[in-house]
Amino acid sequence: MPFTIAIDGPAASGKGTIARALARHFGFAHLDTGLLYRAVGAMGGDPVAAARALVPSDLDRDDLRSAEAGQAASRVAAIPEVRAALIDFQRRFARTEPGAVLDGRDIGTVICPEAELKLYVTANDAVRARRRALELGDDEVRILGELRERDARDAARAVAPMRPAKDALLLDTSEMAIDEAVAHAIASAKEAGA
Ligand SMILES: Nc1ncnc2c1ncn2[C@@H]1O[C@H](COP(=O)(O)OP(=O)(O)O)[C@@H](O)[C@H]1O
Ligand SMILES: Nc1ccn([C@@H]2O[C@H](COP(=O)(O)OP(=O)(O)O)[C@@H](O)[C@H]2O)c(=O)n1
Repeated sequence: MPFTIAIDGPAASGKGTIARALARHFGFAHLDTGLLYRAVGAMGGDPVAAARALVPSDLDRDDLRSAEAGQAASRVAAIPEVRAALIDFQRRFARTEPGAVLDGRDIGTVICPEAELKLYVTANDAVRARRRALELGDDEVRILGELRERDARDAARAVAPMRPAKDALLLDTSEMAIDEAVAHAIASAKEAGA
């Protein structure tokens, strides 16, 4: 049986950074599930048809990391048929041997409720905006507004809203350097049997 790690949390909280480091440390596969929604949003046209036709190479587009792509992702992510079309791919990925790390919004609650480890990664709004603004070379105030709008939409939607699974471990990285946050996550994974 593969070891599955589910990582959820709001925008720019550090999910991807932690997920990549965990995958590297344990030799697991990693899937940034946000890229699925970003790719669907970027395709334009009918999002349900785009989600049904999505192929892995669509995730390689180089325009998926922008704030605009994030907004488009969060709009298509509220459509139940879009989410349904992406479930099988994610669940299949989660069964990769010897293990898989998936990060997103609904991994611990909907995609992999049986995951061996569930982490819910947070950081305060100002810290998240600063980190993402640095990453994108964008304006911090504009990014703060964008993150808040997206978080509100992601938390309020009817299907698979962003929220911690009941048995998720909370990791607040507001005051942590990357190394420290990663060390906490590795320790939690070892405790869970990775
Ligand atoms: N603990 C941390 N301290 C400082 N910067 C961080 C930390 N965690 C992540 N970052 C940086 O913040 C940005 C957003 O992190 P990322 O892992 O992409 O977040 P998410 O996947 O939750 O959107 C990246 O530029 C990353 O290098
Ligand atoms: N499992 C997931 C992953 C992302 N998403 C949506 O996709 C958007 C982009 O996700 P992301 O993880 O790439 O965003 P960041 O946290 O990296 O900013 C989110 O705002 C959600 O609306 C989702 O609904 N479910």
